[in-house]
Amino acid sequence: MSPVLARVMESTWNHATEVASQRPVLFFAVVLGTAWVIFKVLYNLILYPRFLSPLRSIPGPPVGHPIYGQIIPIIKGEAGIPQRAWVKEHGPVVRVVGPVGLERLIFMKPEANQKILMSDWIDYPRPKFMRDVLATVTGYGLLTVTGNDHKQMRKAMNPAFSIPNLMAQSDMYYGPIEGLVKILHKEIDSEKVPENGKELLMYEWLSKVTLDIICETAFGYRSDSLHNPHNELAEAYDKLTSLQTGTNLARFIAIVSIPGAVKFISSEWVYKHRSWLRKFSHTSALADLMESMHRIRKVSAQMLEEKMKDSAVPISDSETKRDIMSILVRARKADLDSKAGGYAMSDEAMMDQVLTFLGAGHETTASGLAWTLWLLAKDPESQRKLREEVTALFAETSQPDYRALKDLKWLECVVQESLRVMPPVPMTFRQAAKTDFIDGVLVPKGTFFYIPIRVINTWKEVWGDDAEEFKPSRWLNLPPNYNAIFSSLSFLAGPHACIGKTMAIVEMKAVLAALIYHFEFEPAYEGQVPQPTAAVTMKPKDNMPLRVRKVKRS
Ligand code: HEM
Repeated sequence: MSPVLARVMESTWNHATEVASQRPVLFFAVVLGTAWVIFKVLYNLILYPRFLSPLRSIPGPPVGHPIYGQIIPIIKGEAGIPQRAWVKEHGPVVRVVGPVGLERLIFMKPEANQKILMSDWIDYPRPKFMRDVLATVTGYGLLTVTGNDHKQMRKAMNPAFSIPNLMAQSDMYYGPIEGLVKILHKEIDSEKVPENGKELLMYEWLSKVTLDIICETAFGYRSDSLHNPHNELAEAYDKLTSLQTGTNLARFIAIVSIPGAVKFISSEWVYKHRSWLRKFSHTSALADLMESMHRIRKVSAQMLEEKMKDSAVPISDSETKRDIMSILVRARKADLDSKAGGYAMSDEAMMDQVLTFLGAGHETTASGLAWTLWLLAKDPESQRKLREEVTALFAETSQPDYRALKDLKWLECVVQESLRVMPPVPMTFRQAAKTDFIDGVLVPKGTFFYIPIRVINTWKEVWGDDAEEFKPSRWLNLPPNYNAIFSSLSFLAGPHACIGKTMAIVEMKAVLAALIYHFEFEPAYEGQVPQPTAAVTMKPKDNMPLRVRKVKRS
């Protein structure tokens, strides 16, 4: 032992014996407290997950590292792929130990997910850490509220997403879509483009077009990020999506799990002093997040202010604005005016809806489109068939409406199949608020669940041996085990299912139809492989380079 260490130990020992003799109660309290903390840490990290948990006999990967559990393969790997491997190896109920000994369960069978997501949904809410992470980006809107608050909010918002409203909106997509088509034509014309086309980062363009569409349809706001490279909203979202990595997400979950952290990091004081966060590599992403959110909130507040001015327009007036926020603002006014005292959202809640629509409805749709183009680029025959179908439609109209798009059979197969194999939200979480049996397993209150959307969507038990392949034709002849609600969960199911599902599908179809009509897509280079991020949404890490060329028509 080094003499320095020996001296430190001796002095500590002398100090401890002195305190023990002079203040024995304090001494024993400190010893007991320290022993308790050590015991709790050992209990949570080692004893409980390895020897005591009632779930320890459920098959799954090894418990793994005492602190990290199985989180490393999850954050370093492709979204949903480690979970898929565990399900293949261990069966339809899997136990995975995550960081700090926390267990998560995976249930694959429809009956189990029916209980978690639908019949008993109130008892299986989104866990607090997930709501806190989402709340920093979307505020306390539909994505983050739970229980009765959610029921009321959802009831107030459902009419704005009704089919008649969406049908009335589809012409609003075409400003941005035609803008994108023109830009891509120009990009391809702008230089001596080789015979096989030009390499373009398609995700970047799709992110802009979907931002412009959501701004127009949700808020009646012309963001025009397609033509304005320094558009404030587009730049802020660009930054935000580039922060989405598995590692950043894991760090962020660790930060928001500290009590009071969400309030602290949302405060103006921290925003003003954010330069401090840049001094440490582990917190500099937090400073970027704060800056992006500050800009997004600023533009969102402007959009909401405009809407509030419009609220005097009567609801019955068919000439009034058709965007979702206008409908919500008018419905709120009607509730406030009514003597019956209906549910009316607060100003703050209205602001959080703006953030929710932007956060939930932009990047998800952009990723869905980017993966669809990638899958079509790898499957020229499906792409050719789609072009044939949309060309017939474009001979009649250059702006197909809701019904015309719905009637295109192959387009429907392509979109459903792409969302199945590459779901933009590859996974979500739930937590048990009660102890109950699920699929024969007694699940203790507090247990976390992975809802492994991508794994369920590609489960061989349902979809057959080619489940992981992109084959749009399977939607023309669905497998016998197919369950219309639980076999493809890209928009989830139950009361928390995506409110924007129909809107997203129509929008994807409108953008795809126009792009496939005008352009051909191929992988950008030999050996190109998809690079999905392992974060909240499955954005392509490389922004999806594709080779694009004009369709030649005689
Ligand atoms: C392809 C595009 C989209 C996909 C794949 C998608 C997927 C999802 C998923 C999986 C959820 C459930 C999350 C959970 O409970 O953990 C969800 C919820 C939600 N989505 Fe989407 N979404 C898309 C587009 C949109 C659009 C366009 C909007 C709105 C304009 C939107 C608004 C919402 C909202 C508000 C929720 C929360 C619903 C609730 O809890 O009641 N989404 N989405």
